[in-house]
Amino acid sequence: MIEIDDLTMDYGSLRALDGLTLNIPQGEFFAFLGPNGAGKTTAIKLLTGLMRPVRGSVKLCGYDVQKEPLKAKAVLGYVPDVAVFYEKLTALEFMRFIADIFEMDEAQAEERGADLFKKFHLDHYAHQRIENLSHGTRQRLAITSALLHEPKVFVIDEPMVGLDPIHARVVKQELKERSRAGMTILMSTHLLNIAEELADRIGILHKGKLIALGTMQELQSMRASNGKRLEELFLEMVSGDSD
Ligand SMILES: Nc1ncnc2c1ncn2[C@@H]1O[C@H](COP(=O)(O)OP(=O)(O)OP(=O)(O)O)[C@@H](O)[C@H]1O
Repeated sequence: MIEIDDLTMDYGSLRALDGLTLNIPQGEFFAFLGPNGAGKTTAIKLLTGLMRPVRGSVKLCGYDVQKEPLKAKAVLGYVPDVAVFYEKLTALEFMRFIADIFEMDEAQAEERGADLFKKFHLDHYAHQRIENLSHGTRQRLAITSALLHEPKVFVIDEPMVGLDPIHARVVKQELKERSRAGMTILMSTHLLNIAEELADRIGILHKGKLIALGTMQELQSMRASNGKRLEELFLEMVSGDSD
């Protein structure tokens, strides 16, 4: 469902992503785990077609994001780390705008939108301008608007940022359910516990390289080349001791 081949990105002389190759099958909940600056957002921007790699390719449901961008984007739901809205629109107007972009049937869009607003506790904010919404409410609106067209592939950058525990649970439950129903999910997180709780498989990114890949159980039992357990190594990376 997500096929990433030799994906590489440079910012000037910095190699931010180095030869990432990865296949994420349909219905898998996959997490990129890595400390700040590891290359997670760079990988996500490349695989959603927002940036062009210096090398490599990405296919979503068989569509190359560079060669067939419209087809690839039609199957994709994407929630960036900082969502961008038309601030003067109300939450409901924004949902209708998204439905138009995806050329959705109006009645179906209204029905799905109403269902999502209920699930994500957004009813109360439907007629409020987005510029007046709190960070957590905006994050929930970003997620609902990305789910509206029922994408086959869902990519979300740091999903829990800004959410209180109640809404974090709502988001986790919804994503888990959709993944079980066949949606392929790729999320990025720097939080080990979020990856552990949600992901079927985890890829650890460090300094632009995929240094480990497997289920949480597999990662915990693996040892890095220096003999350290990966969990221990990851915690060191996050605390900045790994250089
Ligand atoms: N537009 C840019 N120009 C130059 N360097 C960049 C740019 N975007 C990211 N970088 C650098 O590329 C590297 C990878 O950044 P990236 O944002 O992909 O990491 P990340 O894993 O998402 O980090 P975080 O958890 O902090 O969001 C970092 O060293 C970052 O400083």
